[in-house]
Amino acid sequence: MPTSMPDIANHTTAQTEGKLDWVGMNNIEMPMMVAAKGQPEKMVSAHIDAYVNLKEPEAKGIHMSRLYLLLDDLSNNNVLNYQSLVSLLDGFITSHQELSDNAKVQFRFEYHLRRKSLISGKQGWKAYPVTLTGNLNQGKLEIELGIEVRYSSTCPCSAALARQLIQQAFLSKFEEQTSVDKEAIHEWLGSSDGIVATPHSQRSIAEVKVKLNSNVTEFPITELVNILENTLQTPVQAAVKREDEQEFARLNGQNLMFCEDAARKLQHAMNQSSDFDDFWLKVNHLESLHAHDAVSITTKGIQGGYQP
Ligand SMILES: Nc1nc2c(ncn2[C@@H]2O[C@H](COP(=O)(O)OP(=O)(O)OP(=O)(O)O)[C@@H](O)[C@H]2O)c(=O)[nH]1
Repeated sequence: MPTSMPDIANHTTAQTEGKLDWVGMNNIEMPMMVAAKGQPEKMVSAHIDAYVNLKEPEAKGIHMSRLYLLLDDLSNNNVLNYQSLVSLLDGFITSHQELSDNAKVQFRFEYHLRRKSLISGKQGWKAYPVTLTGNLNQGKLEIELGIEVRYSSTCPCSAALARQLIQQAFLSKFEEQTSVDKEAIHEWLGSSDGIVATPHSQRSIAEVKVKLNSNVTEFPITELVNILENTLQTPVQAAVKREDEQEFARLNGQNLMFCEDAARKLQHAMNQSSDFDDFWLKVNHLESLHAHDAVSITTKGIQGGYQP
């Protein structure tokens, strides 16, 4: 006589009663086909966190396999887009009817985009760390897109100090001369004796999270990357020929920035976009002058919105 298997989650009650804000699984690894605005569908390797709340204080536990199987179905039979993310959250709650009324899920993955070179017309791949997070709390839906963009930041203070040294070198080199010998100056400027000092610059990271507003129907990953990179002006490059590298040097010279400058430029740009109800951003300059980083954090600053 086959005996039925014990079902702890269904047939026993909590050792200690209590409601729980979130119960679920972290770092589930699954391939996902991601559909984003203006891009072909792309397969990514995602790490996923999936949760529901446990609103019944005496219930023993949630049914984790149900959350997992809903994710597995999305992975095998659907693409991850705005609508399927919303449906997944609904499914989490429906599969825990009597236990839960809130659900959240986060997908973390590297998203590859083709990016053009500055001058040469070449193209190359760049990988962007992306997070897609869905929250369904008491029927209120929030979809968040997070992205990291890497760029070069050149210190304005260091640039001013370097210019002063170049001026001093110029005076000591040409102090005897009464007339301007343009050829000699041109040659001197092209030598390492001319540019005797260079400002410090470093690879930097802009980490941005946005709340998508309700009229957004597709994940605006490329749009957000373009806003951030066009605002910063000095994103790290993919394919680089010498003409690209020279243009990159000009852009760095013309876009000197403290971490405060980078944060304010991004803050201004994010406030111009109608796709985002709220934003949180952090710029991190991995200083080549110091062993520590220069950091600035800011938000849109709306009531009940992201906290810095
Ligand atoms: N809720 C909960 N389940 C856990 C935990 N650790 C392991 N599990 C296991 O998660 C497994 C899946 O639970 P369920 O989804 O309820 O599995 P099931 O009873 O076969 O599926 P249903 O028939 O849909 O309820 C069970 O074998 C649990 O023992 C935990 O910390 N909490």
